[in-house]
Amino acid sequence: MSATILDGKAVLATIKDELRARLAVLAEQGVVPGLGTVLVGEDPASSWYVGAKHRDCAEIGIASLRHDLPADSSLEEVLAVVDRLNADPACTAFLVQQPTGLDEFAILSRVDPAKDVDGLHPVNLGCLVMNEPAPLPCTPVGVVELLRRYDVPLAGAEVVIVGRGLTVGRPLGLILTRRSENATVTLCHTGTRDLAAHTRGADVVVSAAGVPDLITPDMVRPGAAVVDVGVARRDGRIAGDVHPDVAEVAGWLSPNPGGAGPMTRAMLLSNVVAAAERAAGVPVAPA
Ligand SMILES: Nc1nc(=O)c2c([nH]1)NC[C@@H]1CN(c3ccc(C(=O)N[C@@H](CCC(=O)O)C(=O)O)cc3)C=[N+]21
Repeated sequence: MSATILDGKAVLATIKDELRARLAVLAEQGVVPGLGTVLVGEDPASSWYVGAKHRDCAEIGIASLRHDLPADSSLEEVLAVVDRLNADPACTAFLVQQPTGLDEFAILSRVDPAKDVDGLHPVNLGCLVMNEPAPLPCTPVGVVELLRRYDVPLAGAEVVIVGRGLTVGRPLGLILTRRSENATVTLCHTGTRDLAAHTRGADVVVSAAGVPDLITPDMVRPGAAVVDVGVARRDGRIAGDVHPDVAEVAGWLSPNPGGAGPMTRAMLLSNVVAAAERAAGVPVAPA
């Protein structure tokens, strides 16, 4: 038996089609959303991610406002670009690609929360904690959307998350424990005494640790869903957290690449369209 592959690339294509319909409604009102990006330096992976986001936008009719800054830019210079995008009516939503090597909290805090496509502004994260509508962080909400589209049961399920980072593990725990998802979450991390004891009891394992091959077949209950969000690099290629042999044990597997990455981009596009709908007074499709 081999796991059903949770195909993030295919779902990204489907979501692009769904967003095209919403963009057509906005276009009738003369609204063309614009995604802004701020990239500091020339890290090849970061440059690829930003390029991919703009290609996605071009494909479905979202305008691009791209700001590439030199690697030695100061915090003040980055914040000045953030201020310009906050004030620019052509910019519906934007992000500062992380990491920049600069004060992340200062940068995230400076973004207008209404234009925060990453859902990582402290106010938007606070809304998530308080269960108020706000943009949601793209990678965790993308993981949930991927599981939902393949009918992986979440209500009442035991979900083990490996990793407590700001962009994946911590917000994913908050999203999955909302009444609408209703999962039971265990948030594991490098201080967890016996990781395998937790993962073996899980219906769903989401690994976002950045440790290649951390999740081995003996750690997975037969039939469980396993989502690989790890993005370590080995010889320039992505090395996921999930050992390839897990595919023989799991019921569902979100591979890496091809799973959470494309879903992150899908949710980014969805957040841009939702921000434009909110700004234009068009009813926002439910997330
Ligand atoms: N402010 C900010 N927002 C982000 O959303 C953000 C960020 N900073 N910093 C870095 C991470 C990483 N990230 C990815 C996006 C797409 C893929 C993706 O599409 N990957 C493809 C191809 C990967 C490849 O082959 O290189 C895949 O998984 O199939 C991966 C990772 C967004 N991030």
